[in-house]
Amino acid sequence: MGLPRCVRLLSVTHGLLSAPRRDLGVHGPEEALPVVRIPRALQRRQEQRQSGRRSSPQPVLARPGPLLVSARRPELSQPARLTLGRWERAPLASRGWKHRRARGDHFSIERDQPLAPALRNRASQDTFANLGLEPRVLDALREAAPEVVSPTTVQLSTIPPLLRGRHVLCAAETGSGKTLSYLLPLFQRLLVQPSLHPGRIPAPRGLVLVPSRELAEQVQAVAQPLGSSLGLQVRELGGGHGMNKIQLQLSKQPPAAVLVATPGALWKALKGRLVSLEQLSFLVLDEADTLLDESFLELVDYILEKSHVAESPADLKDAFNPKAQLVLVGATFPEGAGQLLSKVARPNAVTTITSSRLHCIMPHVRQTFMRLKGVEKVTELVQILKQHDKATRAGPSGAVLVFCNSSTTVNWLGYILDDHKIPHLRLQGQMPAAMRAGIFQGFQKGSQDILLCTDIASRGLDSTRVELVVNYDFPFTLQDYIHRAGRVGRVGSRVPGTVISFVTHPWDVSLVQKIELAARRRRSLPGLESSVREPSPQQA
Ligand SMILES: Nc1ncnc2c1ncn2[C@@H]1O[C@H](COP(=O)(O)OP(=O)(O)OP(=O)(O)O)[C@@H](O)[C@H]1O
Repeated sequence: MGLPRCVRLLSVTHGLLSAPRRDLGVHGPEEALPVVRIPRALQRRQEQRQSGRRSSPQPVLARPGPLLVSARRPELSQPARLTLGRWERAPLASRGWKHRRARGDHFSIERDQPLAPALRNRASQDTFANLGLEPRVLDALREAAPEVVSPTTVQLSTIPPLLRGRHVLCAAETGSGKTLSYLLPLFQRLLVQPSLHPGRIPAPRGLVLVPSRELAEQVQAVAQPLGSSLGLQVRELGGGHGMNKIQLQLSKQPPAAVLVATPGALWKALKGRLVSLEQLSFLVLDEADTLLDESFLELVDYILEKSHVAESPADLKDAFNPKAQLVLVGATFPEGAGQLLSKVARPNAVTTITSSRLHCIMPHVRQTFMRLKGVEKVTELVQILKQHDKATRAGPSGAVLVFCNSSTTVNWLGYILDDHKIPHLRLQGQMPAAMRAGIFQGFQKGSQDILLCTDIASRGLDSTRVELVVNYDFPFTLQDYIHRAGRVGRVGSRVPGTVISFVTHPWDVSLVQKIELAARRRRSLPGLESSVREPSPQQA
């Protein structure tokens, strides 16, 4: 018989369809049972009604397998094999988090790949020697950093144009090896450029400008061993010191061939005629977005004015009238960075390098977001730190960075950790310069396993032994989130990294929702995606 079973079932139950229905155009021997096709959904609803169950939407359970987003409510998890379309909307795990009833909820962006993006897609022929570096520089690198064997993707794309004398704007994710990307070409340039007769005041030939004295200490620590193998002195000039200390630092013998300085200290030294930039051949602005920020812009403008930046690579060839090659480096870039560069150099002399993962959520670091009440944060933190301490006793594990939004919170939280007998270091901007000196370097070397800090430790500081970042206070901006999270999962990291963020305020939730959506779409964070242009072919 050609009749669907459903029709007959319904006909029997209700007697509605049992009469011959000539109007339906059904004839012949089956006239008593007309063919009526009932949509399956209608049929299911009818069956549910009969069995007395209420119809309710079924949760869409994620199929087993690796997840990209794992939520407390499994129906909000997203499998790793799925990527949300650019304009597609999805129910976010953090949706509704502005409501206080969401407290206690949590979700994680899972580790999607084991390796840092800067270590992927490299070919066996990608070696430092093939990039055009001189044997002397290669030997110095081998001696100073034996663990650095083959270049990262950012080093592969930055070193060749710098060796060709081009100005470079390099925007690449945190921990991708940007420091060596500019230091190796800097040393090579100083080796090939003959040094002029020393003048009355110190005149470094290489200058690396950084926004904090911790970063100055760090870059100096990387550059110094390279420089000493090449017979080039590297000195650091950090802020927070008076003129006497600056003078003492600059008058040390032998004079600095390369100076690593903060803008404030260098500005004072220039104003006091303690240093000259007349002989500068290579100028780097590391963490350029911070240096171009309003708080530094006036100082940086003054330093650029004194630096004689070359207009084009041809200008660099005059050995007796040195001009500076310019490099801007950063992991986040505001719009207008390119404009600043074009104020001092011709746009066609600039190569822009951006990594494909710029401004994206790091795919190799697990990032957990916990919606908490403000008063629950301390208990949660203490628990996390005690668990970490237990894990450390059980076997080798890494260090922890805890970020707060203010110096006051760092101090206050420090007293609470003291009460719980949790040993730690503190680093915040209101500490006197003498007290601040060496804290981060000590932490890097393993003097303590926990560092409570403000954002002064979030930019540029290399923290390869850190395995956990806790955002005790959620950062105010997405840029700050990128930099804080970037303290783990670095190229040289010994341990896989995790980030845990406490989310308490409605404005925190707005940022978390943007982060979650970007992760589900595997795209860059909103508002940051267009800030640096992709290099155009004629620039390369
Ligand atoms: N080619 C390489 N091979 C192995 N390790 C490397 C290589 N290049 C750099 N590293 C290591 O990677 C770590 C991160 O490098 P670096 O501090 O230069 O990153 P970055 O991109 O400047 O980060 P940030 O944006 O946070 O400033 C360092 O410990 C460095 O020694």
